[in-house]
Amino acid sequence: MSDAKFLSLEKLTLSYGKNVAVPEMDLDIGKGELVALLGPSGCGKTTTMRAIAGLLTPSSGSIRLDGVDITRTPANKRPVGLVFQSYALFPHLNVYENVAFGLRLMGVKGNDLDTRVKQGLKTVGLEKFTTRKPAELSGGQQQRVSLARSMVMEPKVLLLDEPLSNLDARLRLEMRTELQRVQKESGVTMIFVTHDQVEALAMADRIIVMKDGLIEQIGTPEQIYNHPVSDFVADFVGFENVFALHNGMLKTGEHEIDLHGTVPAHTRGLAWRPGTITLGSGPYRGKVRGTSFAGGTREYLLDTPLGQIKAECDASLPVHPFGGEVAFDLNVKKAAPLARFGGL
Ligand SMILES: Nc1ncnc2c1ncn2[C@@H]1O[C@H](COP(=O)(O)OP(=O)(O)OP(=O)(O)O)[C@@H](O)[C@H]1O
Repeated sequence: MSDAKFLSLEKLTLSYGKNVAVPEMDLDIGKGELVALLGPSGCGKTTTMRAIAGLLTPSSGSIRLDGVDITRTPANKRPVGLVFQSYALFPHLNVYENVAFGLRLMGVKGNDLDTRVKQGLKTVGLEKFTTRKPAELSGGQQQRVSLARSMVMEPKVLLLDEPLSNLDARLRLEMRTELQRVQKESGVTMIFVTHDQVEALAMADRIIVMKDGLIEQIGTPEQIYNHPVSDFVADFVGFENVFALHNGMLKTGEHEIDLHGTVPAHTRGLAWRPGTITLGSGPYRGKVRGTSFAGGTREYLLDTPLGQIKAECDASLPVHPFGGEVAFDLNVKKAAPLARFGGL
């Protein structure tokens, strides 16, 4: 077993009755990686996590962890931790007892128990809160208790289901950094589920983008952000202007225009972020149908022969007035070439 295949899913098929939610998934996760499972609602993220945790029996395929086949190992015998979205803390137990709970079940006691619980609480920065009940903690602190409770069990893999979704915006930012710190310091392999691309890009070493039960793309945040392989991923990571390319024509629905410039062979589509569209010069014409000031930049919505286009330029540049015509360019060199489009 190499470290790159620390957790390995092979041809894993996951079904609910006759409905296949995840068909034949192949996936390798390295030791010590922080991985995000990213995708829209219903794409199979939770189903995949449940299978790794042992809460769902695969219809076929296998799961190996640290060289051991755990496909049929019961959930409570797997060295896999699970942190729920809802934290699932015991309300009547204080912080210390919540963290000690699983260890006590395993028969850990005395000094050993005390040392491990205190170490767990220290890891998440909650040493001073041992006697508080969950209701006396903020959402972020409850999340930390939940994390400590899983970490003290020393799992080989820790799964986190939408770990930040119940937190307000400020706490979410704080917990992003905190989760990363705990993961890097402990070296525990972690997989977290999210439908928030910003969260995945900010935290993960590697992102797995899922769509309809299939892996659409795997890559580092930089690869996913800069080099999406398909229109689906490009849309998901905020390209906003995503067009099919067919016989040298850019297309959206009924609309099409000539593309100026050459693209790599087998390009099925092109995607531009709003900031990479040139406004004020270029071979194309559009009509300004919306403009909004966004601090350092100004955003434009244009009606064009290619449908609606979103552009963004420096706010210090002269404003293109609402209703007026404006020239624009779609610079091929600034576009992301898409190898797949519309599922093809
Ligand atoms: N208990 C179930 N019984 C039947 N079908 C289910 C069940 N749970 C999930 N599904 C179906 O399996 C597919 C994948 O669902 P899953 O919950 O894994 O998606 P998800 O990506 O985690 O979505 P979300 O972000 O909304 O949690 C969906 O089509 C869903 O309807």
